[in-house]
Amino acid sequence: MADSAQAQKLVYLVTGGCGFLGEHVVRMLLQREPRLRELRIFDLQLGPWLEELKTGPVQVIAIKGDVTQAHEVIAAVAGAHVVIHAAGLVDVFGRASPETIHKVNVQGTQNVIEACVQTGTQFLVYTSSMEVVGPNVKGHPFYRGNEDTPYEAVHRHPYPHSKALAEQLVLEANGRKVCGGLPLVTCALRPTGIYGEGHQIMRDIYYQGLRLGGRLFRAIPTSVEHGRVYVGNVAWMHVLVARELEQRAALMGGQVYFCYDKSPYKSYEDFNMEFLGPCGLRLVGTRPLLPYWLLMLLAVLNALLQWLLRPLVLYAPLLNPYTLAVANTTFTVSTNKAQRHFGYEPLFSWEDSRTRTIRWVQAMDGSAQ
Ligand SMILES: NC(=O)C1=CN([C@@H]2O[C@H](COP(=O)(O)OP(=O)(O)OC[C@H]3O[C@@H](n4cnc5c(N)ncnc54)[C@H](O)[C@@H]3O)[C@@H](O)[C@H]2O)C=CC1
Ligand SMILES: CC(C)CCC[C@@H](C)[C@H]1CC[C@H]2[C@@H]3[C@H](O)CC4=CC(=O)CC[C@]4(C)[C@H]3CC[C@]12C
Repeated sequence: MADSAQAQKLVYLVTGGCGFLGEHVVRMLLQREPRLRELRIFDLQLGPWLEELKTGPVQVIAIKGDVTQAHEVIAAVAGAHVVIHAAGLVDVFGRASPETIHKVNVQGTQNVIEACVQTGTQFLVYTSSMEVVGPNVKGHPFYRGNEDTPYEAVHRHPYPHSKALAEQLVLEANGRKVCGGLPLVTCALRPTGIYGEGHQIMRDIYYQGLRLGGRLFRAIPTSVEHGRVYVGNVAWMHVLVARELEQRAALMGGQVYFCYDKSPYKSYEDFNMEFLGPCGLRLVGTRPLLPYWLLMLLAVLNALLQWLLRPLVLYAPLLNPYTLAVANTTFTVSTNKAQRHFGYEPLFSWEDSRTRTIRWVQAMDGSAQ
């Protein structure tokens, strides 16, 4: 008992800890980080599920705050050993303005870095994205690439642009002296498309399928592969990186790691059917029902409608020119850098990840469409 009390000495802060990924990171830390004494969860919106965590041996502190407010970030970071910065505005549908996306994702990240420097927090893990690399606007495939694969990254959309700028800030901050004189150690994790329990887009697509009488209509050729990774494995990677950053600072500091696991390479739609199929949905067509040019026309019309309706109502459908381009361009990773640098192995097999995700979809209320 005395030993475990002594071992429990670390204070972690997870920004965005109430989001889809953040919740999994929080739960994973509580399950798999025995050195944890205090866990701070910082988010704009706090989830009611946090209450149940407050009764365990680790002190869980929920902080309602905004990463764009430097003073709030400093107060949350002060005294933390490790910061996992997962907060972000994930918007590729035109819900938020480019300025807001920049403010949250870039200025928010700068605030986190400065807070670490000012308060003497030495370890910072940033949740980046595959989108900092691509797909690019030219539709170049990134096929089974790794962290060193050359690729022409061109960002025209505010979300990937903001993630790329933020990642650069984090990597450049590696080695800066924090208060007390020690060096800041940073690294960035780049998940591909995350799936699993709590995934909002999967939920939306499921309800869309129910509304269409249990059918979805194929829009993307089966040959276009899209990288996906299970949320539990992404969370596990965050926990491992945070744990190993101190011991392996020279190796890991300033590095980027794609998040990967054993999820199969498939098109975005075929992959979703791994979960939606067993829940009663059917993907109609072995080929896209509409030609690409027509889909692009619809996507452009959606963008136009969004612009026209903006003064009256927010119109933000899944299909727009950017989402179509991403879904329609092969982007898959094949790497073992995380295994080589910090011993990462996926915690969940593909079968587990699939089963867990199916159970989650099955538990959704079919009438809540
Ligand atoms: N969902 C995906 O497929 C992928 C996500 N990512 C990255 O993972 C991170 C988490 O994403 P998700 O969990 O999917 O999104 P999410 O939207 O579910 O979670 C983001 C969390 O950040 C919080 N947040 C937003 N603005 C904030 C602010 N100003 N101050 C404090 N908290 C704020 C939100 O309230 C939310 O709880 C993001 O940084 C995202 O860029 C990276 C690759 C893929
Ligand atoms: C109706 C269309 C033809 C299909 C729509 C699917 C799209 C909504 C999604 C296809 C690819 C997704 C993106 C991809 O997984 C990479 C991402 C990484 C992130 O960091 C954030 C989310 C996203 C941009 C993700 C968003 C939905 C898609 C565009």
